[in-house]
Amino acid sequence: MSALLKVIKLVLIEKKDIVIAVICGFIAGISSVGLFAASGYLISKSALTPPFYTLIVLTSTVKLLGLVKAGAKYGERLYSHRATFTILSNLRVAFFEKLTPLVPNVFQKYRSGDLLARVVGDVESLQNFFLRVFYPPMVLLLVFISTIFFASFYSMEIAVILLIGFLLTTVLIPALFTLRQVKINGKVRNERGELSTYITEMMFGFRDLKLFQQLQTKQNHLISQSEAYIAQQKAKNINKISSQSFNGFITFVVSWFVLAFGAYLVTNGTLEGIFLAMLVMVSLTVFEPAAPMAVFPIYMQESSDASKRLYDVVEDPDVQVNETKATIFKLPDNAPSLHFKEIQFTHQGDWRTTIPNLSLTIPSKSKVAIVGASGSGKSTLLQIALKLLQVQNGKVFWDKQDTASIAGEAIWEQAKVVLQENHFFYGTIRENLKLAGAELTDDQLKAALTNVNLEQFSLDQQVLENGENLSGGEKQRLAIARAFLKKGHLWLLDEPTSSLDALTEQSIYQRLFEYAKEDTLILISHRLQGLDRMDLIIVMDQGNIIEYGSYQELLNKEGYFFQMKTLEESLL
Ligand SMILES: Nc1ncnc2c1ncn2[C@@H]1O[C@H](COP(=O)(O)OP(=O)(O)OP(=O)(O)O)[C@@H](O)[C@H]1O
Repeated sequence: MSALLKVIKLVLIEKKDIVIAVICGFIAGISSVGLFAASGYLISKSALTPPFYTLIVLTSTVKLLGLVKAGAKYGERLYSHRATFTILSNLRVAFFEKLTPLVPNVFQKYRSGDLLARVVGDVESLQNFFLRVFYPPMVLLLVFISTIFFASFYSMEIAVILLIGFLLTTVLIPALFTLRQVKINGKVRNERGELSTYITEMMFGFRDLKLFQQLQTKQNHLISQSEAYIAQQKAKNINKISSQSFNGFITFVVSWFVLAFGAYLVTNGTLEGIFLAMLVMVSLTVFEPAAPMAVFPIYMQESSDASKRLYDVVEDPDVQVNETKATIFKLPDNAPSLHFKEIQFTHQGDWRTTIPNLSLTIPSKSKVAIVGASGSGKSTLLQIALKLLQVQNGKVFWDKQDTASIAGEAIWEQAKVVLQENHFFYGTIRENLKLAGAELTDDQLKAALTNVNLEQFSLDQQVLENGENLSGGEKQRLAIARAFLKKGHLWLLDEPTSSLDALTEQSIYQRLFEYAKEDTLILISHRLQGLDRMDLIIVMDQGNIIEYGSYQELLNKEGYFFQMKTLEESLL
């Protein structure tokens, strides 16, 4: 419920449209009741051959009320739908703003398909919250109170029948059907989440599934998952329609009661006969806005569950980033020094400590290589430097500033990063390179392509989703080109050339080191060839620094690095 309160807070931002929608809804509802009341009265009156002007006044009133009803209904629809779309977009933005700081933690607990189902499906289902839960009861209550008040002038008994009908159709029947719906709703949401998760996983792993000939099995599972979802949706809709139909039936019964009881009151002289048709017509129309109330609790439950699912993710304690409030939003435009002071880090949900206790200083403008066995924590260290991961203990300093007080954006602005996996978007080479800066000119982009031996690429060349039409080496070179173009003076390179041949690798490194002469550079590398140009080499094992020094110092030491180097040479 508390999650729904947060949604209500967001809904209330659109106060103006809400108030106009409620007022228009009330005018439409009450003019509809008035229209039918006047027609009922007109029918009875004309049977008594009244003066001509009475008929003229009555028919004009009926026409006028018809016009008012149509106009007000239009206004209600316009403002309520406008408010709904704005509310939905506010919701999406608010959810995204809360979700983005939780990356990458959130991906360690929630699968992307599930998150997609929440962002799309759950936010979408909240459109019913405003349209069917929030404002219709206000309109209904206003119309009913006014109508019952009006009816009580003619007959208290008929006013009581209308009140009973109101309670039956807005409280009792919806409550009965909701009990069934609660069970179905939970299942629909779960099936939708499962289906969406399954589809995304299949999309990502399509090629591997095909190669391992598991596509058919997965497809069969997907179809049965989809059928389960459809079956739950069907059950949900049948329950909804049954509830609405039953509610409609009850409103009809109430009108019969009004007619029968009204006739009895006329025969015993308590009610003037001329008002009977009017009251029956009133009873037929006043329940019109009550019909949607049959599904009110269903949508209420759905909205409450959807908001809970949304806030469950963004408020999940397991994915929270315990960040101290940043006070620095801009870093000086120079090559920084980095200092890791007794840092400790464990990946979420991992039983092993990734980095038990590490201290390291990387001086400004130095060129540092990190080497070591696979899984020794090299990439983790890089992500900590980028503030993509938060250390559990210890501190990281950017020059003399504790990175805890530096905003992530300020660090990313200064960093030229090439990770092991780099993402490429559907579009052109130009668009993908311009990720490094929207202001970059074609000449600058072409120069960057030349720097990575990709001068044959045209800037207009199409890049498919995930860079599907690029080779592994081309992707790496494009990523390096992006780093060349990016502003900043800290290079963080995580095996940037692992897919390149030795010749291309050396020529790119040559240009890169020339270009980065005045910058700080950290390079993670499995290949040891060419590391003699580095100022410092760090050797890591199981999250610890086991050796460090210059290339020559490490070779002279004849330790771990020396063994790695000897092994590499024997394989060449
Ligand atoms: N997202 C994650 N969740 C849990 N554990 C992780 C995660 N990412 C990495 N690890 C674990 O942390 C340890 C260090 O991983 P890391 O990627 O930093 O190693 P690495 O030295 O860069 O390896 P490689 O040379 O293979 O890239 C590994 O044991 C790995 O299994």
